[in-house]
Amino acid sequence: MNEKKHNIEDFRCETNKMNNIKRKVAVLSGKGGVGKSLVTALLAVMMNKKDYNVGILDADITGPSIPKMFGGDNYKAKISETGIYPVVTHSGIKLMSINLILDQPDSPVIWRGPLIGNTVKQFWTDTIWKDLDYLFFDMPPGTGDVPLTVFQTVDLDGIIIVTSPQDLVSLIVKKAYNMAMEMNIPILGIIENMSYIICPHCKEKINIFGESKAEKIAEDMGIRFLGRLPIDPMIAQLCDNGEIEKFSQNYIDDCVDIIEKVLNK
Ligand SMILES: Nc1ncnc2c1ncn2[C@@H]1O[C@H](COP(=O)(O)OP(=O)(O)OP(=O)(O)O)[C@@H](O)[C@H]1O
Repeated sequence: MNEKKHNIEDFRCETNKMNNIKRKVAVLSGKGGVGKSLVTALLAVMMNKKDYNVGILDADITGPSIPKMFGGDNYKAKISETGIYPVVTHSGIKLMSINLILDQPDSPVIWRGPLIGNTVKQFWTDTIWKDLDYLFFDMPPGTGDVPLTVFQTVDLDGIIIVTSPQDLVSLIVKKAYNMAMEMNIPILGIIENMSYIICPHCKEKINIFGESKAEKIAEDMGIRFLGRLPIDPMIAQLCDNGEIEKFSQNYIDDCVDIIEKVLNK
C-alpha cells in the first residue's frame, strides 16, 4: 500500500544497546491543539493497563505536554555516562521529554530547528528504555522538521493521525497522510478527537460540529478509522491535575485493540 514514491535519504539510527523496543508508533496531527498529546497519553495508559511495557518519547520539544499530564513536570530524568534514564510514572509508564531535563519546566526552548532535531534524535539514541512492548512518539504538530527527523531516524512500525472534526474538511489531515506515504511509513489509522459531547443531564450525544465525516474520509483515503473521542471535561481535569493514569472510560478501547492486532500480526 505505502510504496516509496520519493528518493528520501535514510538516516536510520540505532537506539541504545540496552534497549529492546518491539513496536514504535508515532502520533501525528496536521496542526496543533487537536489533542495529539492526549491521544498519545491515553494509548500509553490503555496499553499499560493491558500489561504491556510502555514508553512515551515526547518529541514536542518546544511545546512538551506529556510530563504534566502524568503529574511529572517536576520529575527529573537521570543522565549518566551510559545514557538517559527515563522517568517512570506511578503505573510504570516510562517518559522522556525535554521538560524532564530542563531545570525549570516553564523555561522556553528557544532553539533553532537543527538543535531541536538533534535533541529528539538523542532521546532516541541515548534513552535507556530497556524492554518495551510499545514506544509512542508524541510528535510536534504539523509536518515540519521534527516529524521528518523522527521518520528518517527511527524505524517506525506505524503512525496514527489525530484530527478534530473541523480539520477533516480541510487539507490538513491529507498533509499528514501524504507525509507518511512519502516516507513509506504504514498508517495505522485516524482517530477523531473532540468529536461530540454527551449532555450531562439527558446523556444525549450531541455532534456539535455536525455529523462526523471521519469514517468516510478515512475510507476515501484507504486507511482505517480507529474511533472517536468526545470532549469530556473529566479528561481535561485529569490532564490538568496530572492524573491521566486514572482515565477509565472505554472511548478508545476499540482503537487499542486494532493497534494491538495489526502490530502483533
Ligand atoms: N477530548 C477531550 N476532552 C477534554 N479535553 C481535551 C480533549 N482533548 C484535548 N483536551 C484538552 O486540550 C488540551 C490540548 O490537548 P493536547 O495537548 O493533547 O493537544 P495537542 O494536539 O497535543 O496540542 P499541540 O500539539 O498543539 O501541543 C489539553 O489540555 C487537554 O486537556
